[in-house]
Amino acid sequence: MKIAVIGSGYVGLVTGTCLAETGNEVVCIDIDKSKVQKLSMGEVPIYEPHLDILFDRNIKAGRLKFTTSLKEGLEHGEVIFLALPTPEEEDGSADLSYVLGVAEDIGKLLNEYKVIVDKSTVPVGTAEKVRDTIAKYATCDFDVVSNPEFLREGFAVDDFLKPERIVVGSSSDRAIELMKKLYKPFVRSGNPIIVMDEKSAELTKYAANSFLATKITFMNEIANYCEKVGADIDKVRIGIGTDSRIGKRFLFPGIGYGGSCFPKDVKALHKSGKNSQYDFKILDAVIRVNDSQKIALLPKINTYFNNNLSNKTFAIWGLAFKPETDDIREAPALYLIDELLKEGAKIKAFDPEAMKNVAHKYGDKIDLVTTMYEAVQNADALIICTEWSIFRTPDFNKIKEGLKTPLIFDGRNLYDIVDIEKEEISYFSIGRKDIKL
Ligand SMILES: NC(=O)C1=CN([C@@H]2O[C@H](COP(=O)(O)OP(=O)(O)OC[C@H]3O[C@@H](n4cnc5c(N)ncnc54)[C@H](O)[C@@H]3O)[C@@H](O)[C@H]2O)C=CC1
Ligand SMILES: O=C(O)[C@H]1O[C@H](OP(=O)(O)OP(=O)(O)OC[C@H]2O[C@@H](n3ccc(=O)[nH]c3=O)[C@H](O)[C@@H]2O)[C@H](O)[C@@H](O)[C@@H]1O
Repeated sequence: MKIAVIGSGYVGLVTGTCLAETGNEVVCIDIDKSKVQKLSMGEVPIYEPHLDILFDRNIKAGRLKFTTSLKEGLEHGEVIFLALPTPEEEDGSADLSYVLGVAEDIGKLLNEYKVIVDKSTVPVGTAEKVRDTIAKYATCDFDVVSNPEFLREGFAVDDFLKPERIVVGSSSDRAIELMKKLYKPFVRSGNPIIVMDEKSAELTKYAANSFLATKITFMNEIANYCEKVGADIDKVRIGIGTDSRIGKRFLFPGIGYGGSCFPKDVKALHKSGKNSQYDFKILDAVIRVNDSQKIALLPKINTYFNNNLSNKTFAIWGLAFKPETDDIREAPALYLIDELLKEGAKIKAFDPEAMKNVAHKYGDKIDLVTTMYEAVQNADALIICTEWSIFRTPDFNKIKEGLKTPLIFDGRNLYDIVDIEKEEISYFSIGRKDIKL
């Protein structure tokens, strides 16, 4: 099939590449000239495991092309994906200007039947708005489909190639058939393509992200309570996760959820509720709890240093919002760094992939170092913010040799309490007992 993907970011590039992998001819369109230039030269501009292999293969096979011209992309594709940003507005709602702006441009160019597929995360009713916007200008028949994306950064290729489900929201049989044909290679294992109306598809995406964010937040509250009463969140987590109705996944407490989607999507659903005179009390609580959780280590750090952080140096391991990505959008590490800087502390930070993005944000306000052990040299404490694998089994002797005193604040509970007790390090984590030397 001939496919066009508008927006070549995390979702658009993965979508385009994976659709090319199953033999489709794909043209990806992006407004960012330098991005298109890089992509056309065979360079993947984001860190996403395994994407480069598929990307190279499909470029070489001539199935994956890039352009800044919407007209060229539209003429090529019979199915047109929208993978455009839907960032947070100041009042929490989703900014639809990218999606509706492109819809208007599409309308002006459309002169034969196409299926416009919305992969961006958008509030209920957006498919209708996209349809109306295109219809104002279009001189031919077309269909609009809501096809939310559930991939995770860091596992994006695997999630796209082997999705647990594909949701297709449409009221057009013609469009549904086309979508089923396109996605058939991805559901060979028997996972379903779930067809529903557009509004339900749009809400499915927000409900999924908000449910997961709520699950994490609930565990963070239980972890905070564990600290008050001397229980151990690791044990509670295993205790409840073995109940198949609860499940083992997404029960890991820490310094809050971040990323480009959970924070904005929870807020957008909350705001959409308000617009329809519905008060999502649970989401209101999730937003507030997560805001404070992002800096949950700060009181522990302040207590240890008697509220005097000025001129203390902290080594930070992990800047990305989670491992296996270079994405720092809404990363809890950055919230904590901002607070530490406000209190006069110095920061030496290391992340395996995200340092380039962080350098743009902080300039010379923090030191970015090239190895995890360089970060701890002469630091007053080590703070762990992201659970990269490389931090899981460190050389504790090197950490102790580097730090002024053996002291770790762990925002991701990387080490077993029993193991770390043997290391003679003061250790403070989330929802577990403190180890004080
Ligand atoms: N990042 C993720 O893991 C996931 C994101 N989503 C949703 O997918 C959507 C896209 O997200 P990302 O890919 O992360 O965003 P992104 O910011 O990485 O990529 C968006 C791309 O669109 C381009 N763009 C902006 N305006 C354009 C225009 N007028 N014409 C052509 N290109 C244009 C930008 O230059 C950028 O390359 C959002 O709604 C997001 O909520 C959904 C599932 C997963
Ligand atoms: O809409 C999106 O963009 C995507 O958002 C999330 O994917 P992603 O943001 O890439 O990352 P997750 O693995 O879900 O983690 C999100 C945040 O929750 C945190 N988290 C996750 C799991 C957990 O047990 N505890 C926890 O604190 C992570 O550290 C991270 O900050 C969803 O998992 C995807 O299904 C969805 O498509």
